[in-house]
Amino acid sequence: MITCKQLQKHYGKKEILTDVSFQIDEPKIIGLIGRNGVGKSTLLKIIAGHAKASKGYIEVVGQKPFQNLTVAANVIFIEDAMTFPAVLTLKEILESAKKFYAKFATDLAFKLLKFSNISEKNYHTQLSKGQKATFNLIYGIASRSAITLLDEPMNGMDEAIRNDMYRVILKDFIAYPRVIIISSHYLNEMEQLIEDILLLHKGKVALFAPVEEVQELAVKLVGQKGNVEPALDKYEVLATYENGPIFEAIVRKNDLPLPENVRMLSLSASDVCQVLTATEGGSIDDIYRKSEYGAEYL
Ligand SMILES: Nc1ncnc2c1ncn2[C@@H]1O[C@H](COP(=O)(O)OP(=O)(O)OP(=O)(O)O)[C@@H](O)[C@H]1O
Repeated sequence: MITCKQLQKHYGKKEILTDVSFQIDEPKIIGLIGRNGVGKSTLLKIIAGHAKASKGYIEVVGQKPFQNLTVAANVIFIEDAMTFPAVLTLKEILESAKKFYAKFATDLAFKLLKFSNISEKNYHTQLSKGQKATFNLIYGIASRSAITLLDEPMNGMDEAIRNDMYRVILKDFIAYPRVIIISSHYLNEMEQLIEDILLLHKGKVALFAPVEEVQELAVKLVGQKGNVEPALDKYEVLATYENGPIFEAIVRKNDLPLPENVRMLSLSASDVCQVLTATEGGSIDDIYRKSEYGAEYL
């Protein structure tokens, strides 16, 4: 359904995606994760055919996606900047959606809109940020497109509606399996929803694996500095933190016996992704440790 091989994208001299390769060939919900500015939206736009890759190979539903009609008929791309004709009410937008998306679930869309307390008499431009995001997501899910790309769909929604919308995505996916890629900074909230994590880092795919595998990649060792530090040469250390006498190290998991007086804590997939994509300058702790303010904060 989607194949990318050594995909590259640059804007002028600025290289964004340098070597992106992955393949998706069965229906699943995938979380597209990565730090701000890493190129998540750019990648989604290329898959949707809205932007052209600079180099490399990409195939979506068997076609090169850029401005391709077959791809357009099979893919929906939901983003903040999405617009609808200003003269149409939400009711009219939903009633006309079947013209563009043959499988559009119009009844379901009206029910979800009502449930979300958004009047169908509104115009899209009149909606608040969270209402706009909710409407766009309802539209995207109701389209039942074979490939549904959701770019930070929960931005602006309050926690309650986010939880409802995660359920909508899951229930609709179970009833109508398709490829759903969700870019998001709320990985903690999505861990129950998504099957795989596609982690972008420094222009490449750092990881493409099931959530459970990502969770298992690293652990946190906690204890007195004198107990934890000597044990670290047996591990690949990903990050360390010091809070007074307590020393914490995030390390790649291995099967060696746990050092004495050191506790091992499991991590969420979100923690693992954060540490794998940490900036080279170290952690915030390092800034305070090294700066003139260090003494006050240690
Ligand atoms: N049309 C454009 N022209 C020039 N640079 C662009 C353009 N679109 C995006 N960029 C740059 O490409 C980089 C990746 O942007 P993109 O929006 O894809 O990142 P992202 O991972 O979705 O970020 P975020 O998580 O902050 O939304 C950024 O540095 C951005 O400034």
